[in-house]
Amino acid sequence: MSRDVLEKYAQATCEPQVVDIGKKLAEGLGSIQEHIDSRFLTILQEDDDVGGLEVMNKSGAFVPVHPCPGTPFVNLGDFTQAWSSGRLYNVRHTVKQAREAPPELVDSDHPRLYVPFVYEYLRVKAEEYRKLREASETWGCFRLVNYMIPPALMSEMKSVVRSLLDLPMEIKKQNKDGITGSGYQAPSIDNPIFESLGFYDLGSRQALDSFCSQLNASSYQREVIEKYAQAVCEQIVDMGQKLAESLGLADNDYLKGWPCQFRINKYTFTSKSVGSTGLRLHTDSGFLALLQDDEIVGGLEVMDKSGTFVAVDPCPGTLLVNLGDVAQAWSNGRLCNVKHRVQFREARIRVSIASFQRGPDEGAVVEAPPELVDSEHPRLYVPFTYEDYRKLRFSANLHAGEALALVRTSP
Ligand SMILES: O=C(O)CCC(=O)C(=O)O
Ligand SMILES: [Fe+2]
Repeated sequence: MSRDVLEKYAQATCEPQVVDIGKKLAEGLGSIQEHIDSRFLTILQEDDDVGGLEVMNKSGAFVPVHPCPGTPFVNLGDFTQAWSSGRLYNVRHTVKQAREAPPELVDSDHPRLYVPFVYEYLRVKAEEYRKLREASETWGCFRLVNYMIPPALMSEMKSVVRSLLDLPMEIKKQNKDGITGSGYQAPSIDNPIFESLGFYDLGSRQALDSFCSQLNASSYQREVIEKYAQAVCEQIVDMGQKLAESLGLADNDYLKGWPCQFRINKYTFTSKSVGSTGLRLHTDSGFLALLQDDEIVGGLEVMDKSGTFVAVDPCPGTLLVNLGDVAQAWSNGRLCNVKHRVQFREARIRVSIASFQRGPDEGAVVEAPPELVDSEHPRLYVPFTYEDYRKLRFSANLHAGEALALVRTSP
């Protein structure tokens, strides 16, 4: 309908727009202020469930427009009023947060019919985004308390991982992987208490099968690893969408399909090594890492912006998210990478499970989306492929985020 009218009379173009009130609140914009659209007309497909739209009638009172699924809503704007020489009328409207019915309207004959779910929903969502943004800008890491991986699966996976890391050395050595830094890393002269197993990529059925076969995993172990891999991949996609939304990106498919590397770490802390470093200070090179740390043995430390180390103590039932170098470059410097290390605190074995979302695959570049670049936020990093960046970090021996300076745009 809009196209017909526009083509016939106004020869104008359409400008589709999606308004996410939750996001607007997260950006501190509150509800949508009263206004009249400046354009010819707006066709609005309202939220099917969440109301809030109100239009002003001629006597100046706002009247709610309740959701009515399957019926687009048309608002006429300033242009229409001018073009029709005042015959058609522009409508003042607003989007308000739904509120509870005032107490005067609730009594025994008229019990409360609706709970203020809209307001609560928006408030919770806005608060979630605000916290996410604050943590990712200030620390580059945060703990997830509500997530998609069932607690029972997390503990089953921890036991499976412990038994794989306890396998005889000859079997662990069979874990070979195509990419550098993956596959079995045996204890070395430099770091005799650290070893890890792993593979790339976590979302590939074939890669998972070959990891399990290399380690002679039982069918039970295989099943647990498969379920865990699937849940982690879903969680990572969800996390990426939330991070993108917290940055105000309406199209949050940017990070979809970025593959994950999987690694399980074992630190055999002894009384002699207490106080020394188990995993050197580094940033993760990719976008983010989802870490199931040891529920009992601490040691992980993150560095704050002043250069002070802060211990990240175990917090069973939560997952840790660490943002890496790719997150910093992709977000044009809005998200920050976190420097971290593992220190020996006590003579015990520490086991962690890390899933690293790297960057785009197959030669695609890491590049800030256009929405994050403007005259106040000029592009900070030249586009690069994840693989080139990883090699650069390695060849320059820069492991704690310093290599980002080598991909900065010139001032
Ligand atoms: O073991 C941990 O808690 C941290 C592991 C880590 O930072 C890594 O593997 O990159
Ligand atoms: Fe790390």
